[in-house]
Amino acid sequence: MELTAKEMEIRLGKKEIVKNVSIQVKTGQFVGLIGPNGCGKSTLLKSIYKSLVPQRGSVFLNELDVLKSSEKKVSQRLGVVGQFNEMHFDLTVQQMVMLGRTPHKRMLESDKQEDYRIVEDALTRTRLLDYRERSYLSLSGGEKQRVILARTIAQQPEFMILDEPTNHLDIRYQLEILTCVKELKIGVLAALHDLEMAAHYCDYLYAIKDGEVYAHGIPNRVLTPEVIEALYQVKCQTYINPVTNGLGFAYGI
Ligand SMILES: Nc1ncnc2c1ncn2[C@@H]1O[C@H](COP(=O)(O)OP(=O)(O)OP(=O)(O)O)[C@@H](O)[C@H]1O
Repeated sequence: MELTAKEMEIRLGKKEIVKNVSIQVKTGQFVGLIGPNGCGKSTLLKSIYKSLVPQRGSVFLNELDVLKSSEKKVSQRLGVVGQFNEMHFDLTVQQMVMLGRTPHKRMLESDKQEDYRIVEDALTRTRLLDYRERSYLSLSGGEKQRVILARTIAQQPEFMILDEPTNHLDIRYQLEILTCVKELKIGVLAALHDLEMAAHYCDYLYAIKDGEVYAHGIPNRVLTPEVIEALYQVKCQTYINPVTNGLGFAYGI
């Protein structure tokens, strides 16, 4: 499933936060959004997953006009892992992940054997099988993050949007979560802060600065010292990381 967001413009209050941004994610591609705090990544993602109405622009998932379609129709295809996962009522981990099945059900339809199988698979992929009876509210930030990912996997989306999915996670789980998402082999658009991870997991990157696309291309082309210095106002050198054999970054002010 292909995502095409065209000429997106978003104003919040009097401020223009996203300025004429176009993004494309081809079928099966893992595309990253990078850029400094406050550059507009979350705002752009929110407008793509219908949590914010843009002033201008269009979003298509293949032929589905996302901005003009119902929540239910969109959530049958699009899964979202957002930045904040707070809830006001408590459920077990199993119940939380089962919520991922909601878009595929009719009103008040009960859980079927197939739903339990899908939830089991999502819990296995996110290494949460031992947590199924735990209360969601009692979990740590990182554990909650994994439950939200499991819920999104149980939704069986054909496309996934992730807003800093590795927020709260220790390094092992950061790697595991991104590997787990990559293994789904669906189109992904993810805001990422860790540039080594962006270089490793993304097929293509959009670098955002002041609400505009500053650079885009394959990671090796975008993650140059010049672009990183311009984006983050730091000194930067790149090197080959001896552990991963991928791109590494050294920073200073
Ligand atoms: N309701 C609002 N009214 C006015 N400005 C807002 C509102 N919501 C967000 N902003 C501003 O919009 C800008 C972009 O915020 P956004 O959350 O999209 O950035 P981001 O790139 O995702 O940042 P981060 O990396 O810190 O998550 C910020 O300057 C933020 O303060």
